[in-house]
Amino acid sequence: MKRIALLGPGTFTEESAHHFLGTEAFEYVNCSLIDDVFMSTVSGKSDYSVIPIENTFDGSVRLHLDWLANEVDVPMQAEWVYPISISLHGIQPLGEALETDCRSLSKVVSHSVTMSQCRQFLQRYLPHVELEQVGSNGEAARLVKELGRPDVAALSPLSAGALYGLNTWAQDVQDHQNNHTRFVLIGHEPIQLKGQPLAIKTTILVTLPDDYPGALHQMLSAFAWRRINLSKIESRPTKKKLGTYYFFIDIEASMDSVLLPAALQEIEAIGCQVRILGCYPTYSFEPTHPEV
Ligand SMILES: O=C(O)C(=O)C[C@]1(C(=O)O)C=C[C@@H](O)C=C1
Repeated sequence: MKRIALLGPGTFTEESAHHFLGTEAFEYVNCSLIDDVFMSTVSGKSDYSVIPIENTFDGSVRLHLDWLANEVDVPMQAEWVYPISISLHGIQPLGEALETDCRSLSKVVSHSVTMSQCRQFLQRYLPHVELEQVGSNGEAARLVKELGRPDVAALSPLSAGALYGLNTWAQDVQDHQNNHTRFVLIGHEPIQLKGQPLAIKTTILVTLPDDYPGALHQMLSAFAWRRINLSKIESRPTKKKLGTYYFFIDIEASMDSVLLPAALQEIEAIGCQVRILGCYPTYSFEPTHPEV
């Protein structure tokens, strides 16, 4: 049975992996820190790792992009997009009303990304509380259960509340309803997910030559004149020298096409360094998709 490392249990990552991969065909390896998720596949403890890389409102999870660029050399094998619905969980049942009960809280625990997705909610109901960041939302719910304090609550998925027997005080507390996170599955072998992929994408990492004026323009035109669509381009520091960058580029084309390898050859010819991070199917959430 293939092993899949992820942040869990009780996380959005876990919910999304169960949706797209199911619970029967794989063994899940729970980690409480994202570093351990990455290292699990690097060290061979797992066959795949699930990495959240982008959120509708927060944009890229830059730390995770940097891991993919600098720390690991494991290709992306699949990508999925999953809706993020955040709930507030406490030890006791909600008493009178959310507003009144929130006044009795002194601390809220959650993942930093989740807190930044609930800014308006926190400002409106919980401006007085201490915010404590932990490695995952599942860990937040576990901590609230372990502490057993009525004045501490967690922002976490519904699944985490159920897992740790917490009471749900409010659902869908994220600032924007159209909240989605994009996850990638990294591993050394291709993998079959449930359902039909929407498309095949390729992600590359490009370093421009520093002695070539207009290199960025020329690189982009290698895709443009072939009418190859780029769905994302993001620069990150190489961390080698101030002012030098990698470009993460998501391309709506497969390496099996004729045009994409030709475009990559063209940009290499002007001195760009190109690393292919993966060529993989992309899946989107279907609410009607049967849950397992
Ligand atoms: O802690 C979790 O529940 C996670 O799955 C991690 C994570 C992230 O790192 O972005 C995943 C999706 C949500 O956007 C918030 C947190």
